[in-house]
Amino acid sequence: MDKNAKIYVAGHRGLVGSAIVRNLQAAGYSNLLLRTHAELDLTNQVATAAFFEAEKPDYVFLAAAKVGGIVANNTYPAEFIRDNLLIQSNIIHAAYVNQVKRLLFLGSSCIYPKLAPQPMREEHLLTGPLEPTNRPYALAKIAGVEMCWSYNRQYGTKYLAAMPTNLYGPGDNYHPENSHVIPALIRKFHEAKVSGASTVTVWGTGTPKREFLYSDDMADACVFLMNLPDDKYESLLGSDESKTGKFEPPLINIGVGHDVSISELAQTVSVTVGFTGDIAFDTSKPDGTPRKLMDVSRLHRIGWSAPTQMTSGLQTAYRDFLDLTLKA
Ligand SMILES: NC(=O)C1=CN([C@@H]2O[C@H](COP(=O)(O)OP(=O)(O)OC[C@H]3O[C@@H](n4cnc5c(N)ncnc54)[C@H](OP(=O)(O)O)[C@@H]3O)[C@@H](O)[C@H]2O)C=CC1
Ligand SMILES: C[C@H]1O[C@H](OP(=O)(O)OP(=O)(O)OC[C@H]2O[C@@H](n3cnc4c(=O)[nH]c(N)nc43)[C@H](O)[C@@H]2O)[C@@H](O)[C@@H](O)C1=O
Repeated sequence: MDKNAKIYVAGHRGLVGSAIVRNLQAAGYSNLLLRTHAELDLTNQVATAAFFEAEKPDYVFLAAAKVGGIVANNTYPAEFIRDNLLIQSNIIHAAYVNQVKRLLFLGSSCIYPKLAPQPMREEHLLTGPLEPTNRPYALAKIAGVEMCWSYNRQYGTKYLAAMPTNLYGPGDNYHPENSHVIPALIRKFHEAKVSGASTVTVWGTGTPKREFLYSDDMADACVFLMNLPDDKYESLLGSDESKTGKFEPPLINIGVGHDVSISELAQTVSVTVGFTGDIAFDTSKPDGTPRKLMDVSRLHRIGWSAPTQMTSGLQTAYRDFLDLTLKA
């Protein structure tokens, strides 16, 4: 991307979108196209088409989505499938109509089957049943991958779908019920420390394993992918199965390549926060997928790996939570 290229970051106030904006600005990109949800509702096809027609971005990072943790996905399934199908379809089509050079669509590791072999490789897509707690969201994301693939095949677009593992970092959603596990635990352990509570209750059995990537690393991977030279970038864009006989969607996993149990994670967050009491488990809450470890060899082969250690990422995330709490 030229430093003066027009770059649209959809969802720029979210966890990932805000990190992408930080990364681009630090690298000297100044022509960023940004719209809040209130300024442009991406579920509105007419408004999204008009925005692309007027602005003609060169590059698109598609980081706008309806996002939430296991309970939010399970509680609002209609919103998770509807909003995500609409947002991604509107942007992907408008990007084609307005000749966007490259588009990076963000999916999620939950697109892979609930019991996929571990670590999960890109070719494990569509090889088995999905985890029921997030199937509506996962199916929307799978439709997004298929849409990128179909547009590449039929129209010659250059759309790539990046599948991040579970993310955390500054600007996360710390809602007690609707958030993901790391921001939820930061909040729970902090509140217990401040109130002097003796126990923090963690959802589920503590046995599921998850892989966590720091949001600024995720942003760095996204900008790295968008800036790949043509030959490397195009090698990731998938092939036409009817011609090659191979199942090669335009897909790349983004993760760290190792995981921890939720019980281990809870211990680490309690140490980060400085909570010294007990940890209990509420087994009436869902565990979700038993394990979701990404195979990141494709990403490593093209030259990117995650730099941030979880202990330092968690410290920064906790400082971010404290800043937000002080401002509130
Ligand atoms: N967080 C995670 O652990 C993971 C995230 N991902 C993926 O990464 C991407 C970014 O996620 P993340 O940054 O965490 O999500 P956030 O919820 O933090 O941010 C999403 C952004 O999208 C915007 N948005 C949502 N709906 C609309 C709409 N209808 N019109 C315009 N803007 C809208 C939100 O604005 P507003 O808040 O104002 O509605 C917000 O800025 C998503 O595709 C997600 O699926 C994948 C794996 C893990
Ligand atoms: C990114 C990913 O995020 C979701 O899937 P998930 O990986 O299950 O994410 P989660 O962060 O919500 O939970 C991870 C694990 O942690 C346990 N857990 C313990 N205590 C809390 C807790 O207090 N809050 C939460 N949310 N989880 C907790 C929880 O029971 C589960 O076993 C989907 O939206 C999916 O669509 C998706 O893409």
